[in-house]
Amino acid sequence: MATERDITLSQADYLRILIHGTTAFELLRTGLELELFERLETDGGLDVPGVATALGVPEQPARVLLLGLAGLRLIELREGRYVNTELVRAKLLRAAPRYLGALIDVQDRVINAAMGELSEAVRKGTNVGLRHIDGPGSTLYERLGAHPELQHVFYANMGDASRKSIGQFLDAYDLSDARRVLDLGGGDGSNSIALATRYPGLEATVFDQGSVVELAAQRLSDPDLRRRIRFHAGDLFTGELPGGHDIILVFHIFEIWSLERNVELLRRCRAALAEGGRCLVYNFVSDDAGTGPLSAGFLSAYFLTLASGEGMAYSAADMERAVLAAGFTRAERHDGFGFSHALVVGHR
Ligand SMILES: C[S@@+](CC[C@H](N)C(=O)[O-])C[C@H]1O[C@@H](n2cnc3c(N)ncnc32)[C@H](O)[C@@H]1O
Repeated sequence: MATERDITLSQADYLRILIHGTTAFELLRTGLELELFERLETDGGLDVPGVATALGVPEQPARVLLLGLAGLRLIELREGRYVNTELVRAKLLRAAPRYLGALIDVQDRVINAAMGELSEAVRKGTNVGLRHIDGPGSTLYERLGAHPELQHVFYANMGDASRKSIGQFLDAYDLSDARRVLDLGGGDGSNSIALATRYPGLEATVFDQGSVVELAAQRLSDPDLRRRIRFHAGDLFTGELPGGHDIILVFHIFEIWSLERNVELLRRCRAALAEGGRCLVYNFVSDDAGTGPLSAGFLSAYFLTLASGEGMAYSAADMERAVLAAGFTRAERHDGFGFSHALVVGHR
């Protein structure tokens, strides 16, 4: 059902946004890069000459930019001055509660060039888009190790998404009896930090590639968290998974790999857990029918074309089947999360 916050488009305009998607994205990104939205907010709205002066650009291109952004319904004209819409105030101002700058940055700097290779990736069934980022390895994660600046851009967005998803996880799933958590492919440590902060008795080990655990370790300044969060550099498939943990987190990892490789990884998790241990698989999902949501469709194309060439946003039903195929005695499915997430818990 449409709400006041929904934007209604004609089919023709919907198609225009699809076809001119690159232009739409660049209008938005340019608005951010030139700090147009920030200036409109602090100045309480501006006319064309005012925007040109504030941004230090000629009047004609300022007019072009304003026209494009108004067409996209990001700004609107009120009493002769352009002002931000509610959508911009909620998501595109730096001080906004859910500022999307990190997502727009990673799309721009890491993802978009590679996505031009989607058709070839579909034909070949592999991540041909990775040729846009040079370096060793066959996944984006390995290649980013050779590009510290891009790696930083990637984890700024990943951490942002994970801080949102871990919040709703902690509200829904009780881990008060957990003692030692292994955070597989733990990235910048956002999930372990949130868990250790919520549960003062909990210890966590962030397991990831060497360059990533270094980055994660640098984020820890609190002495108590530094004592309770450890780091382990290793490979998910060839390295030994450290034992002695009662919980293993597989957070935003299942999307990366084929279902076969996921079963292999989950078998390794099962072997590393003691009797009674739990493996928590939590990530972006598609619906069981394979019809959406939109975010799952976009993410899946990214995993195919760039990230790994073999994963996608699977359904929660796929996750359940993989957990059981890996030998866990019971798979407990939790739906109803926001942000297109689901959780499947494998009980050892
Ligand atoms: C999508 S990120 C998820 C990060 C974190 N779990 C989160 O939810 O924010 C995937 C992580 O898996 C790590 N990774 C990918 N392949 C790996 C491998 N073969 N061995 C170790 N870590 C790997 C990457 O370095 C990256 O940090």
